[in-house]
Amino acid sequence: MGMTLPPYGYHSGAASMKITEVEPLVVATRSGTYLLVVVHTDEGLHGLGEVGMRSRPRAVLGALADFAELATGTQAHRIEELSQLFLRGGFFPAVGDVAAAAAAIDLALWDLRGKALGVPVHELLGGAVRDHVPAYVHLPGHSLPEYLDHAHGLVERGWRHLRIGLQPPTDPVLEPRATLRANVEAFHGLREALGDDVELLVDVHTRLDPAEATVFCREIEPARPYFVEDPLRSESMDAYRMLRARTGVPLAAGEQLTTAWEFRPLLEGDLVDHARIDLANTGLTQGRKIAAIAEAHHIQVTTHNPLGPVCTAASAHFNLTLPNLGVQEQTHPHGWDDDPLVVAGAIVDGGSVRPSGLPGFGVDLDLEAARRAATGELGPPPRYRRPDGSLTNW
Ligand SMILES: O=C(O)[C@@H](O)[C@H](O)[C@H](O)CO
Ligand SMILES: [Mg+2]
Repeated sequence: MGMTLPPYGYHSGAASMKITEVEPLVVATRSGTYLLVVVHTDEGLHGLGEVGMRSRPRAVLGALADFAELATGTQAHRIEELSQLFLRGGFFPAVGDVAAAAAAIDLALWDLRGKALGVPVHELLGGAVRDHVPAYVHLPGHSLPEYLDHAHGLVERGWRHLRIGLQPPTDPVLEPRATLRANVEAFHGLREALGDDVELLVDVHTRLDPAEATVFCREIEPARPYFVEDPLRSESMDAYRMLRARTGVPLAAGEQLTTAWEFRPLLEGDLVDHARIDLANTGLTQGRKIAAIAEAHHIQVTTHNPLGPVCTAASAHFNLTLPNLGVQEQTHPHGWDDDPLVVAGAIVDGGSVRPSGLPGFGVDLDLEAARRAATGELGPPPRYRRPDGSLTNW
């Protein structure tokens, strides 16, 4: 028809760019040790991803090597197709640690896509619906005085969402009655000391049995928790139906799940109020789908992120765009400003997180220094036992 298309500025190189290498990097930063993934391309651009499940690092590294074989030589922009290939290309479904390895590569591909096109990732997701992402911080410690030591300063600096973890007062022995009493008391103590202008959250960390979890939820309900996280183990999500019937506290779960198929019963059953999507376990391709199912159920997405600079930045982009955002977990209230390994990253400040404004996730590492700081080691998890010596959930 003789019509000339306007110059859209589409960088054709972005379409042909091929993946050349998937490099895992266990990096010790000032705030902790993280399992990162660098996806390299034939155009010299690299994308960054992160793995959230680190309990079995060698299983994850093995899965990364398997996926690297599938990814190497393919076009980096075919993100959806690669996601399908990773999760459904092996006959046996990819779940858990294996899916978390796929998630890290998926994140790196979104980062690469943004970098190749010169836009921040949230622009690829439909654009921001908010100016910044509200965040919660985790209070370290085991008792009310320790929590308050940290809480007052954080509230002064603008943090409005504070979380504690359910801790046994007799660490490493977890006696359920004593643990219940101490934590119910600490939760009420926090509410009394901090007043009604802050939101209080608690992570039970699957440490209780259903009957104990019920008592815990009912007894802290008058102190109006923002949510009670992981009150039950995740292997049988149906158990949440029972807990729901017995308590009115908002419930949160999902950090142990990876794909939309795993999240489906939790969301379709309206079993929680907050879906704890961890992008470093789901990837962004699955994460968006999970968030959309949650939206259809009026369930909020409260992203899990006790992780490093990559998951923090990825979460900030995702959360900027979600209509149904709760609040972003931000375990490190200072970000990585003072960390020489992190040359650019999300801005963490006074109860909120913002992406840096650079293309992709807007996060970058001094890769040479990160390789020199690579440890290959992730610390062992803490483990609790009941007084009779039997293992409890950590
Ligand atoms: O919600 C959280 O941040 C915690 O459940 C962590 O994922 C867990 O302690 C492993 O680091
Ligand atoms: Mg948790």
